[in-house]
Amino acid sequence: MQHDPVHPVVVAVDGPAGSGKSSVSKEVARRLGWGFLDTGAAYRALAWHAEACGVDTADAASVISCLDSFDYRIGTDPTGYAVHVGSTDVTRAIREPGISGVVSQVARVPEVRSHLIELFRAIMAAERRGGIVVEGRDITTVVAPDAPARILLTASEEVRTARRSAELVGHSASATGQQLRARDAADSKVVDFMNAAEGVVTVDSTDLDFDETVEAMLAVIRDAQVRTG
Ligand SMILES: Nc1ncnc2c1ncn2[C@@H]1O[C@H](COP(=O)(O)OP(=O)(O)O)[C@@H](O)[C@H]1O
Ligand SMILES: Nc1ccn([C@@H]2O[C@H](COP(=O)(O)OP(=O)(O)O)[C@@H](O)[C@H]2O)c(=O)n1
Repeated sequence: MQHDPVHPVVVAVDGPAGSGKSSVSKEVARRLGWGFLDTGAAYRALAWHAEACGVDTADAASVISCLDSFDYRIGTDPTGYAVHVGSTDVTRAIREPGISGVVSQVARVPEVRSHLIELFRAIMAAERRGGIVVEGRDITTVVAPDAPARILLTASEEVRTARRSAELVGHSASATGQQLRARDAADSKVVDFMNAAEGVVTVDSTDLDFDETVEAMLAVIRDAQVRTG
């Protein structure tokens, strides 16, 4: 798994909402000096764009009609990246519960998935650091099934809800939990991110603190480095 200046090492990370994919992957990338790609941000930004265009996110044809005008940009610097749609910085807006509540409708459309997967692969190929940690729902299985290190990051539903609730000040814990369960249920119909595919290593963070989870992920990457040289 040596650094090839043309092909960065890819670490693929999948898992359900609130399992720690984004925060843990970002820290792992930071420690390795690698890039980081949050793929969920693109689905969220497309949901934001569709709403900004006045489109009904429940209507697949209308969502598809927004793809041409979806001018999406995201950085891969784990120490600070912004998400833009056109000239608008949507980094914060896409985390709002209003977007979380409709993003699965956008993500279930096959044309949306193939469009965004192409975009992710282009971002991965353009990475100039030694590697890139890519996280989402279908990275280990669809986006980068050949990645040398593939990880399913899980945690119990209770712990995931508590983590997400702690972030969303001013929103009730029960509403947050309900939304998280509904989104996982909707997303699970499109891709399986609850069960590890063959060759994918599960890291269960239920009883691990943040640093222990980072260490567990780094251990999987080191093992993969030993295996692949
Ligand atoms: N192992 C852990 N222990 C405690 N808190 C964690 C752990 N992993 C992640 N977190 C926290 O949980 C919250 C949700 O994590 P996040 O990375 O957004 O999850 P995801 O991207 O899977 O939805 C964040 O506030 C993060 O700091
Ligand atoms: N690779 C991916 C990443 C996200 N998604 C969709 O995008 C949504 C938001 O993803 P996210 O990673 O930001 O969600 P959290 O787990 O961080 O809450 C998910 O609920 C899925 O509907 C997807 O379908 N495939």
